[in-house]
Amino acid sequence: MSVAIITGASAGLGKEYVDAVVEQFPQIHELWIISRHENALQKVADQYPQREFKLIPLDLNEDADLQKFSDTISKFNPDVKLLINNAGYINSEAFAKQDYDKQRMMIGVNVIAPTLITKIVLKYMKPSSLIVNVCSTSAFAPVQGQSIYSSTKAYVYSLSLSLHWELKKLGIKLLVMCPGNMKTNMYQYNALNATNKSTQAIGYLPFLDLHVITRKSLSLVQKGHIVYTPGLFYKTYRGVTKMLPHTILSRFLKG
Ligand SMILES: NC(=O)C1=CN([C@@H]2O[C@H](COP(=O)(O)OP(=O)(O)OC[C@H]3O[C@@H](n4cnc5c(N)ncnc54)[C@H](OP(=O)(O)O)[C@@H]3O)[C@@H](O)[C@H]2O)C=CC1
Ligand SMILES: CC(=O)[C@H](N)C(=O)O
Repeated sequence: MSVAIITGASAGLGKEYVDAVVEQFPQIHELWIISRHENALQKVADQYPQREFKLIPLDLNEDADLQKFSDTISKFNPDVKLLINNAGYINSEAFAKQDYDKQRMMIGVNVIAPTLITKIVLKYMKPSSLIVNVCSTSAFAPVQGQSIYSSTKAYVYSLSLSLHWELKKLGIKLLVMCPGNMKTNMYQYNALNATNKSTQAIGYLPFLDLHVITRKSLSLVQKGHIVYTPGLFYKTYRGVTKMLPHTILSRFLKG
């Protein structure tokens, strides 16, 4: 049985990835969709009565739930054609004021979960299997006010680049997708509810089209690309962060 696994599939970019996979991978038998809320996953699955789904309610911040996922995959022994590590969490408060739980959640959901999910899933992949890691433009240079979030995404970026080459030897293709602003729940909770001016200012940066960037990333991963930064503005930003020393940039970048 061939499957695609999408984390954070109940909302935002992940929900759009479900739509893109349904459209572009008709040969995949089952979509395994993950988030904390089974009801929300059911609503997503109900939109595609023509396709098979497995709903996997998990809290990716919990070690016990990662173990549960490992047990589930070993029970079904699927042929995993595609893994999309998309789930993510942000809190943009100053480090010193931030709750411990929110800090732990960013590290758990953005770093530990995609690392261990990839490790667990690899055993069920074959040559030509695909992985998309959803990262962020916040990975390109340290951002004050997003100290932990931008560090977690820098980890995802770095891990993805080295894994791209390690996995290539096994015939597996990995792309790291680095979006900027997207109008999802993450943006609504983070920027729209922000009281500090720098987080509010993020709202003036260009917004990406989820439909376009999900399709494009799935096409690029199949072609063996390594990084996808959607949009001219964010591509330019990536270029700037490569040219200027991060000791200087980090003094000015605020989120
Ligand atoms: N929005 C933006 O501007 C940007 C977002 N990104 C990245 O894009 C990705 C998708 O984010 P986006 O769609 O915007 O965010 P949303 O907040 O809209 O969606 C996040 C998804 O992750 C799931 N999720 C969150 N925490 C957990 C958890 N502990 N366990 C399991 N699932 C969890 C949520 O499901 P549920 O709540 O049901 O558990 C939801 O499906 C993230 O990796 C994010 O960092 C990158 C750049 C910009
Ligand atoms: C900084 C943000 O608000 C965003 N979630 C991102 O990852 O760029």
